[in-house]
Amino acid sequence: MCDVFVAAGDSSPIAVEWTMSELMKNPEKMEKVQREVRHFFDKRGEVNELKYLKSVVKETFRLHPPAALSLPREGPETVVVNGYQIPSRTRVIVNYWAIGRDPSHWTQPNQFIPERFLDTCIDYRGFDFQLLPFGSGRRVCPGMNYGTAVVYSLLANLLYRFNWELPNQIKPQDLDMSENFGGAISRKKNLYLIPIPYHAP
Ligand code: HEM
Repeated sequence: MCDVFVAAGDSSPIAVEWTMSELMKNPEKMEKVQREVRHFFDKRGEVNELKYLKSVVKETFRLHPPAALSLPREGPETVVVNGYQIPSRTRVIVNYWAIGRDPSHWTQPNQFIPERFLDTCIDYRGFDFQLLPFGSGRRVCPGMNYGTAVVYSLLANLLYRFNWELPNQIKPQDLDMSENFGGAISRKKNLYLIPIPYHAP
């Protein structure tokens, strides 16, 4: 049980904070996702229909996987992967952060472009190896469904109920996106935003 609490940590809030950061940095994407969220909730749509919001979340997981590295794995047999021989019992740690920014899989890998997910079925559930924020295989994150439900419901509420502004006349392009180094990759500096309540017309 203790392992579950440690692993659950604050991954979902970290993902929400990165998503809001990327949206503040890209006001046109913020406008687009808020238009979608408000349209669906005002018309009492299904959360499943929030296609752009889902792409925004995938793109955030690609650029900012809250857990950058896999848990260590050890193979029982010697294997060759991409020409590299990995002897049996070697401990292997996979860098999910680097995979998400690998230019051989992603065009403009360091740019926040949620649209790249609109016309593909690439997902983060562990079957598409270029996007592994929850890992893959036997040790895939067991909290994935709960974690993503928290991320979606927090974001949908924040985006529906408020418009957001940066304090102290900070310009979107100047928003600091430095990362903390550690088990969970959070923002180095907290994100401070001014909420402005939205009232449905
Ligand atoms: C956005 C939220 C979350 C992210 C991005 C995330 C990500 C990850 C990653 C990358 C791993 C390592 C998988 C691997 O080594 O391949 C992991 C493992 C794990 N996660 Fe999560 N996680 C999240 C939320 C949660 C939640 C909410 C729980 C529990 C309620 C949880 C419980 C666990 C546990 C127990 C493991 C260890 C699994 C094992 O060793 O077999 N996670 N998670």
